[in-house]
Amino acid sequence: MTGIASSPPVREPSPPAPVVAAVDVVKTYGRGDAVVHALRGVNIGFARGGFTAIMGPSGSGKSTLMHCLAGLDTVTSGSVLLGGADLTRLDDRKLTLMRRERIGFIFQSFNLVPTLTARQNILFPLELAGRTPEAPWFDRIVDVLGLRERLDHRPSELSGGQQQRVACARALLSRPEVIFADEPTGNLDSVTGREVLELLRRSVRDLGQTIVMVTHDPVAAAFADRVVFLRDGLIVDEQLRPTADGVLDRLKRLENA
Ligand SMILES: Nc1ncnc2c1ncn2[C@@H]1O[C@H](COP(=O)(O)OP(=O)(O)OP(=O)(O)O)[C@@H](O)[C@H]1O
Repeated sequence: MTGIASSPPVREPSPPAPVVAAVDVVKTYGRGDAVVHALRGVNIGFARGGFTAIMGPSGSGKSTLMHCLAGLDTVTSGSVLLGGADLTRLDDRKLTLMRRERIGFIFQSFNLVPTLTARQNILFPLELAGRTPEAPWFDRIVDVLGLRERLDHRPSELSGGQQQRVACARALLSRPEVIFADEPTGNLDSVTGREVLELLRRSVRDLGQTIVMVTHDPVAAAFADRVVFLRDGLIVDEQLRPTADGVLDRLKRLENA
């Protein structure tokens, strides 16, 4: 006996379970000579309250990955986990409910209903799901996104940036587990695009929202806290606290590899 007691092993706190995760996701289109291996075994998790950008050269699999994560496309093999469920094992009805209630979407083309006002567009999906919007939450989102003065306007009476803000409010209102944003600033000029990205950032910081965004734009990606890089259907790198220059540099090397 030396008299020196060995200290108990220090347990590292385990990282929180991701809100959404892809596990060994493979996606193959076509067959025979026309086969395309869009995703070749992707493993990735997205932590709650994180803002992640997905980047990569054209054809690297960004949209395919996002569609598989959002249950908009089927996987060839592997699993997509969202809030404890495996999306790849749900029937169509359950998948539709899952998308409606637990996932928010923001598209490049806004996808607003032209005949409805901004307020009606924001409320529409929740009402479709038979849920009553919480008035304080609605007010908070409208104020965070600066839409108070525009609620009674139709999309044609709004600028592109305002339309995208309405789409952001619509996505945030149901408090989804995750929002998938597909080139959300692709149709906006750079100043307006920046405003929308600031709002997405703020919804992560102030509202605790989890966001996964596909973008081609290194400046947009630099608003995220993490950028993951895809090439040929595989995740090949990631950057934390990205800068636009760092992302551009990594992207150039991927494109020339
Ligand atoms: N429905 C489909 N049928 C056949 N091939 C497809 C289909 N959708 C995508 N692909 C192929 O899968 C690969 C990945 O496509 P994907 O659209 O995911 O790439 P991406 O990185 O989003 O590209 P981009 O930056 O050009 O939008 C590409 O080779 C593409 O041609």
